[in-house]
Parts: sequence; structure tokens; C-alpha cells
Amino acid sequence: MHVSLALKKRGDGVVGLDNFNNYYDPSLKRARRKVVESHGIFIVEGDINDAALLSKLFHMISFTHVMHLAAQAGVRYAMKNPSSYVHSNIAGLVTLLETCKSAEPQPAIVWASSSSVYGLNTKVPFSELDRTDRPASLYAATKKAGEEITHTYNHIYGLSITGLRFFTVYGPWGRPDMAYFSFTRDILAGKPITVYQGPKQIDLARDFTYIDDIVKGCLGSLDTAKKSTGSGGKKKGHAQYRIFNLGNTSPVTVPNLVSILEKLLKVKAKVNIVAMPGNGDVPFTHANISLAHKEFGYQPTTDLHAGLKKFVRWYLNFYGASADGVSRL
Ligand SMILES: NC(=O)c1ccc[n+]([C@@H]2O[C@H](COP(=O)([O-])OP(=O)(O)OC[C@H]3O[C@@H](n4cnc5c(N)ncnc54)[C@H](O)[C@@H]3O)[C@@H](O)[C@H]2O)c1
Ligand SMILES: O=C(O)[C@H]1O[C@H](OP(=O)(O)OP(=O)(O)OC[C@H]2O[C@@H](n3ccc(=O)[nH]c3=O)[C@H](O)[C@@H]2O)[C@H](O)[C@@H](O)[C@H]1O
Repeated sequence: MHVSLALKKRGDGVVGLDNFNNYYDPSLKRARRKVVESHGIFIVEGDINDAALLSKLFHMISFTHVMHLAAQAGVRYAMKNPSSYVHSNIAGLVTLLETCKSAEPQPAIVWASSSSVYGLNTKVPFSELDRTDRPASLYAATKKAGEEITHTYNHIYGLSITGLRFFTVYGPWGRPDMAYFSFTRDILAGKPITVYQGPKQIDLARDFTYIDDIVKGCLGSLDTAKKSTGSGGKKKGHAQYRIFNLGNTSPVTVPNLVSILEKLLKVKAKVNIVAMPGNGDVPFTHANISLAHKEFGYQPTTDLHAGLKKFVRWYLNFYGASADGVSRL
């Protein structure tokens, strides 16, 4: 949503595609659709596995770029519904790449990988050159596989491809399954929240990255993603294959996230602290963002307090003062 609005605002033509699945409340997805369509962005309802639909779209429109964000997200849900990750993050990606390599001309592709590919790395901050062969979750493994699969489409068909490893993105219109969102909902409803703790009771920490900073990184990488040199599936010159971290400048612990929310919501949280279950979570993430900064000037400017303040303002407006998680729009 945010990327498409930013592209439209600067004058780009934008067409979106989403299958509006029910991983979380589809009414939130449809509310986003209303916002983007009110700005003249057309959203096609469909699945990236629908090769015929993609082919029809690419015959109708000569896309110069593809910003591929469609995926089954969420680290912990992979243990409940593994096939959804294969469907969207592997099969769906390949279907999209097959369409792009045959397109005339081939679009430059920028797609969302994930900080989770760093898996069980302990060297921080994570650099793009660090090992990524020990994913801790199926989600992470599908994103790592995506990086390997996109590399082959660059190598064989000359597709220009950039992978962006986002680090725990949050902000207005975000995802209800993520901690910042579900904690806000439950704290306001007076329900207990569960805070996971790592080995030896260490606090878990994330490089929480505000959505507006991520959008700037996406547009920066789109602008520097040189168009492919191939056309119609035939490789010509050497096209770009790039990977960048898009994170923040310093990680914040989950207990600190909770205390910021308590202050913003003016409600004391009821916290159950439990040992981090073996659910694919990693104790911490922290990005080295120097490569994205050097290549396209990526520089996050929103710290967690400022970002959560904007998120809470949106949340109370969208769900209303009762904030019971039911949209009033
Ligand atoms: N939010 C984060 O913290 C974070 C961090 C790292 C990477 N990412 C990646 O960024 C991208 C966007 O994530 P998000 O957090 O906005 O999640 P999201 O679930 O809100 O957005 C993904 C969208 O893709 C759609 N979708 C899923 N499978 C599809 C399919 N097969 N066909 C068509 N549409 C499909 C969903 O309906 C959803 O609207 C994802 O690729 C995710 O893995 C997110
Ligand atoms: O950067 C990524 O690539 C990933 O970012 C995001 O994953 P995470 O960083 O795990 O975000 P999130 O679930 O908000 O948990 C935040 C913290 O709260 C802890 N957490 C979580 C839930 C809970 O009930 N209690 C708790 O302590 C939890 O253990 C963690 O320490 C995306 O969801 C995912 O799609 C992926 O893309």
C-alpha cells in the first residue's frame, strides 16, 4: 500500500495485485484497497500463481518495474500452515519470474526478502556478506530460497533483480499478527500479552523499521535497478543481481516496545513472560545498512517511539476509541 502510494505521488503509473487472503482480517486489506484506489491506483484481485492472469496483465501493460511484496509473511505461522509459504513464497515467486523473463521488454524486479535469512547468526550487525545458510524457520528458508531462485533468473535470463531484506517493519495499516499491532490491541482491551524471553532470560530485540523508511528504501532501489538487458527470455548483457539490508540504526528490546506502548496508550500492560518457544523466532536482529546507504542513500530517520506514536494515532482513528480491533471505517 505505502509503496504504491509513494510511486503514484511521484507520477508513476501503478497497478497492484493481491489475492486478499485471510491470513489476517481481509477487511483491513480491503480498507487499504479503498485508500489506494481513491488515489487512482488499480488493484487486480488475483493470485501470483495464476500464470494466465499474469501473462494477460503483462500483455496489456509494458511494466518497467515490478515491486514484488506478495508473500505469506510471519515467522511463527509457518509451523501451522507450511503449504501457504510454499504456495506464495516459492511457487508464486517462480510463476512471477517466468512471466517477467518472457515479457517484452523485461521489467526490473525489486522484491522483499527478509532479515530472517540471517537465522542463527550471532555476529551483529548483520551484513549482506554474512552467512545465510542456517534459517531458523520455514518462512526464512522460503525467503532464502527466493534469493537463490532469483539469482538463477538473473543468471539464465538476464533479469535485473534486487532483493531487499526488510527488518521487522511496522506502522499504520500494518499487520495485526505482528507484536506491535497485537500488543496495542490487547493492551487497550485489557487482555494479557505474552512476551517471549530468550535463553538465560535475555530480552529479545529487533531492528524495528518504520514503514516510511522502508518505502524510501524501496523507491531508492527501484530507481537504481537498471532495466534488464534481456528481452523475451533471451539473456543479453550482464544484468544486476543485488541484495540489500533495509533496517534501522539500533535494535530495541521487546520489553522496551511494551513500555513505549504503555506510555502512548496510557494503559498498563498485563504481561506474561514465557521462554521463547521453538517456533522459528530468533533472539535478535540488527542490520548493517551501509551498503544501501552507499548505493541509494538509504537512511532511516524514525525511531521506535516516534513510529509507534504515528501507529497508535492511526490505530485509534481506524478502530475507534473503543479500539476493540473492529474497524469503524
Ligand atoms: N512486515 C515485516 O516486518 C516484513 C519483514 C521482512 C519482510 N517482509 C516481507 O515484505 C512483504 C510484505 O509483507 P507485509 O508485512 O506487508 O505482509 P502482508 O501480509 O501485509 O502483505 C503481503 C500481501 O501479499 C498478499 N499475498 C500473499 N500471498 C499472495 C499470493 N499468492 N498472491 C497474491 N497476493 C498474495 C497478501 O494478501 C498481503 O496483502 C512480504 O514479502 C514479507 O515477507 C515483511
Ligand atoms: O524482519 C523480518 O524478516 C520478520 O519481521 C517480522 O517478524 P518478527 O521480527 O518476529 O516480528 P513480530 O512477530 O512482530 O515479533 C517481534 C518480537 O516480538 C516477539 N513477540 C512476538 C509476539 C508475541 O506474542 N510475543 C513476543 O514476545 C517476537 O519473538 C519478536 O522478538 C515479520 O512478522 C516477519 O514477516 C519477518 O518478515
